[in-house]
Amino acid sequence: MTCASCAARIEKGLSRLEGVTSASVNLTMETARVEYNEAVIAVGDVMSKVDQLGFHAELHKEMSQLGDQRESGLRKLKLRLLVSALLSLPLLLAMADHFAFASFLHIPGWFMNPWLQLGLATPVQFVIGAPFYIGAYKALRGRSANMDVLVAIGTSAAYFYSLVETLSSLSMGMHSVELYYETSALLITFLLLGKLLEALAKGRSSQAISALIGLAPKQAVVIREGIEVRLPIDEVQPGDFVAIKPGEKIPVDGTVLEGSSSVDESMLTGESFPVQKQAGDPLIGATINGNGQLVMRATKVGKETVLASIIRIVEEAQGSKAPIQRIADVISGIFVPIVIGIAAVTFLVWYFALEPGAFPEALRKAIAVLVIACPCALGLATPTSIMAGSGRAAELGILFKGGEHLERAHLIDAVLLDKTGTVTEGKPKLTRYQVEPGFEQDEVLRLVLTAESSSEHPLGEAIVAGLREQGLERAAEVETFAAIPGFGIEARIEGKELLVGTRRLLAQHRVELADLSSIEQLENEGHTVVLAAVDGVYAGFLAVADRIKPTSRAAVEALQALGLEVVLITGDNASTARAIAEQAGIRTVLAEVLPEGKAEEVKKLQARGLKVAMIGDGINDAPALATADIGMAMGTGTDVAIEAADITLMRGDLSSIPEAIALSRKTLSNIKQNLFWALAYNAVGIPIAAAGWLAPWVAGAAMALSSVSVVLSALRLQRFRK
Ligand SMILES: Nc1ncnc2c1ncn2[C@@H]1O[C@H](COP(=O)(O)OP(=O)(O)OP(=O)(O)O)[C@@H](O)[C@H]1O
Ligand SMILES: [Cu+]
Ligand SMILES: [Mg+2]
Repeated sequence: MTCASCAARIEKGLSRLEGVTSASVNLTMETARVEYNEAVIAVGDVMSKVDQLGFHAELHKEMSQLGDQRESGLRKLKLRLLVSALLSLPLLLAMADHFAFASFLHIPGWFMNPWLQLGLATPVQFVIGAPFYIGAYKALRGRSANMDVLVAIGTSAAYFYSLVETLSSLSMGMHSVELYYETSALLITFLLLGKLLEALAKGRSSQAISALIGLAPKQAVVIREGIEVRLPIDEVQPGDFVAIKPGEKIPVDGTVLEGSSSVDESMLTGESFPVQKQAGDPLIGATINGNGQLVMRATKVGKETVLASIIRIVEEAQGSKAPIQRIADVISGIFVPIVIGIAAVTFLVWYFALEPGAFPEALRKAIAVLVIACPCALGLATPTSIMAGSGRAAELGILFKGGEHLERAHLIDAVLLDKTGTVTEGKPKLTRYQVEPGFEQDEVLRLVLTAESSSEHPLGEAIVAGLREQGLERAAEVETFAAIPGFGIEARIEGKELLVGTRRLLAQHRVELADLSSIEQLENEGHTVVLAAVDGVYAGFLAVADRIKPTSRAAVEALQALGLEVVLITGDNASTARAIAEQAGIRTVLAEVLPEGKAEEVKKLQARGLKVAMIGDGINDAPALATADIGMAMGTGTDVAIEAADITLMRGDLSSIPEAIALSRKTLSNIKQNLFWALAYNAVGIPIAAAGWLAPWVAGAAMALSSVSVVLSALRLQRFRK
């Protein structure tokens, strides 16, 4: 593919196939993504459609193989450029001889020999330039026109005109003919130079993904029957015990069994401080062990690992389209025919009106128009920015699932933050408990411990862990158990009816509450207090507290400085929520929101005309994440949340949110600048060329430079700083 119009043509052709639901072609990555119904159409049919359109498709390979392919492509391109330049140089010198300022060059007369010039120009035109003809032929056969068509028409016109002149020199004598071989040869040389520079720059834009691929560990030391064996990474199975020496790369995902160490996870999460790990903590493959020795149990290997899924997400994001690209697609789709029209008019006006009869002069001006008008920079503007922007984001631990989200994130007006695990650490601890007089303390606590053992809620887990530390054991049998999302739990144990949860839960069961002052006091300090009732009588409370993440406050302030409304949303009670909000610097609080209510709150804000970002980590956040204009999940959160979100924050804290938004703003303005300059360049270039102020080869060089400058401008995004 050479231009955006090639990509558009393939896309159109594929999406018209029966059984294909969507097709999207990426010019920069040279990939297509097709969704189709296997019952109706096979991959083979999709690929042969591509061939039929005049291109060629292969099934997507690993990115590392694509790298090799790119390398050999570059080598061929360099060779073509070199040969083309060597053959064109004498033609350039011959042309220079026409100019007085170059008279010091003393060009020998035989340079002017038409037959020599023909011999130099012909291989450039038809061997080096063959791909332009092939591309043009395929485009025309597919009933469309692209950059190749423009180049083929322009260079052929100059070449064949000169050829006719050369033949006429047989009868008219050598020095009476005027030749323009250098026009086509130099043009082709400059186009190749542009292509080479563009390819080099494009290679740099995929740097982020190659870096990620390069992280993949190759070997692991697996403990089999007590002996350590070094195995290739593919042979590690989930459940294997793996030994990790100090300074080594952690081979796969897993959990620490023995030992403790600090682990550098910066390559995946963007978090620069090493993370302390001990028994029970998760380890991510491809991160680097610090000074300690660790033994881990492998849980995920191969394509299941965090690294593999990051690579997949980044690849998809880089290959996906941003909605703004539609502008470029539409424009470049109609550009080529219009340009041919303008070139024809230029020729006619010069030939018949301005300089009647001066055929070669009119021809040159028309060729310059054809070349300068080529919309190739326009087609490159969006995809290269998206690639550079999402690649840079990945390095910062921000995974955008698609170019669309990268474009849209800057529109956000309001940010809804889930409390537990998002603003707070998500590691609640039991801080206090109190059992009413008249109840046997250990008896009540034992019942609570027993009931909460069946709960998966982090509060339940915190209560269980806290009470175990007090030396309590669970009772034998749980007769019935029910979790009531957003309220608490209900259980029958040893014939006793037990309720643990919010005030609302107890109120629903008409439990009368005693003095609440100490509870309110704790809530105002940010503790979550759950109440317990035994057989319908209030029996006491347990308080649990979770610290806010050290980075939360600064991140909230950064968001507010960006002009965003920050809202805390939680199922917890209002006093606790307000206390946490205050610690984090959040002014608006939505508390006691039932799990299914979070998505409702998102909709309410949207109804006010706000673009809402939801940030969460839990399963119960998933509907809200999906409803929000942008959903962001903590990389440390549940898979369900990550699945539902548009952006994953690998670092697991809020500081990535302002970065994501800032990066989105930067990327979008980068795209707009690129589109503007690409269009401005054509808009300015066409009249200059039509006026006859541009030699065709200068137009070619200018066009090549415009593509290169667009790519280089997109690469600026790689230097985005936090
Ligand atoms: N297993 C449980 N044991 C005791 N209380 C519970 C339990 N599950 C829920 N609750 C009560 O219900 C309330 C709401 O729970 P929910 O899961 O909706 O929100 P949350 O986890 O407190 O906060 P967030 O929405 O920020 O995650 C809790 O604050 C707690 O009082
Ligand atoms: Cu072009
Ligand atoms: Mg929760």
